[in-house]
Amino acid sequence: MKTVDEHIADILAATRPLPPLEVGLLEAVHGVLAEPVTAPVDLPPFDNSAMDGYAVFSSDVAGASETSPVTLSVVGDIAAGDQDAHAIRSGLCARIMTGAPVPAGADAIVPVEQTDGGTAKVAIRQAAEPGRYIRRSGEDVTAGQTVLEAGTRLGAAQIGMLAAVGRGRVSVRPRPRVVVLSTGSELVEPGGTVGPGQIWDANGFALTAAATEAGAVGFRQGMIGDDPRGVLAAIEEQLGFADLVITSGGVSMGARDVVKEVLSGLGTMRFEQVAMRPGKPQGFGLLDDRAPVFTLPGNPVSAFVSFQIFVRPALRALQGLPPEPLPTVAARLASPITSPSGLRHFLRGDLRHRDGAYEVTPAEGQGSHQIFALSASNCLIVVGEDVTELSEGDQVEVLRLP
Ligand SMILES: Nc1nc2c(c(=O)[nH]1)N[C@H]1C(S)=C(S)[C@@H](COP(=O)(O)OP(=O)(O)OC[C@H]3O[C@@H](n4cnc5c(N)ncnc54)[C@H](O)[C@@H]3O)O[C@H]1N2
Ligand code: MOO
Ligand SMILES: [Mg+2]
Repeated sequence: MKTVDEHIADILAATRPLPPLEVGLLEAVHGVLAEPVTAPVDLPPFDNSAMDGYAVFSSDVAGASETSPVTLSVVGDIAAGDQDAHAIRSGLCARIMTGAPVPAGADAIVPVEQTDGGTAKVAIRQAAEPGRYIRRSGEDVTAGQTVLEAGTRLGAAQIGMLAAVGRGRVSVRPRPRVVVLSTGSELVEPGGTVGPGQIWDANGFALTAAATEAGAVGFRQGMIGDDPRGVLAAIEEQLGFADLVITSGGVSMGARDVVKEVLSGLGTMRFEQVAMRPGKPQGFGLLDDRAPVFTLPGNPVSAFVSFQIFVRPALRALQGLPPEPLPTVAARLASPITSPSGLRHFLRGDLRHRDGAYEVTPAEGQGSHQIFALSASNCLIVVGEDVTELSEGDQVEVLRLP
């Protein structure tokens, strides 16, 4: 059997980054920047006030206090966005708003709370040292500075950074479009009625949601019966559109496991047993030289775990990012577990922080059909291939689920 790590290595070797696209900023959310971005100007672009108050000569107010205020004449108001150049001289001040340009001559701002708030004349009740409450031009970013490197995933803060340096469009590797197809003649659309032998399609929803959680754009393209021609046509139909295709079901040894039957020998598709539980039967490859196709096992927990272990790294590779495991912590095992020899075991569990350390309780019901136990879990407990027994109190590696 192939190891988990060998399968991941094959997936990464076959997955090429998507070509960059130039898009508007809000289309770039969760994209990965494909170019470095430099600031064309300083940020702040000009010295400006950090407070609503009065722009003063600090030397004029050096002796000001509650008991002996200093009175200054107010020459006028300066608001954020004012385009006129203002200037003051000693003995005068200007009322100024947060974000407004500091007038020439002034070297400090006195907040309005430390004054009587006057409009023609103002009593200043506190001294201000030079530079007080002035946000200096260039103190955040200097013109020419690289503010975002190529390869940065664009979250809200980075999108704000791009806008703040005046960028309207950027080159990104976009969020991959992931198409999810469920196979199985037993499947019924949730909301509909199940007849004898039928079940509702859980995988289509879980895998599409998992793709979205992983930063991709998930498209659930419905259910296909176990009919070889229908399965092949449905997958081929998506190839022009999808950046990555996921199917679930039909990859084991059954007489109706048609996914494996129709895709075997096409493109680089390979169907293998991977030494893991759950998720042993796996199919992966390229049908069109572009979009990776993952044929995941049908049991809902197997499909979900396979996504987290194999599809996630591929989604990162499509955006040109290095693989990164789910956040991993070491935890104390709250109850003993047994594990099959030779398989990497991903048990579902509940991770808690208790008395300054992590503790993990394996879920009741570790069958690969037991989606309830999965839904009540927040992590996967990883048990190595050569470990068969663990006791309460042992340290284990835990992958936190998103
Ligand atoms: N003789 C053997 N049988 C099986 C083996 C084996 O090695 N030898 N492996 C078992 C393992 S492990 C797994 S995992 C499953 C994989 O099954 P398939 O990928 O072939 O999937 P199906 O047969 O289509 O379905 C399996 C199971 O999952 C349910 N299912 C399928 N799709 C969905 C869905 N969208 N939503 C909810 N549930 C779904 C399906 O009804 C079956 O119960 O094979 C074992 N058998
Ligand atoms: O590999 Mo199957 O996923 O154990 O149930
Ligand atoms: Mg089967």
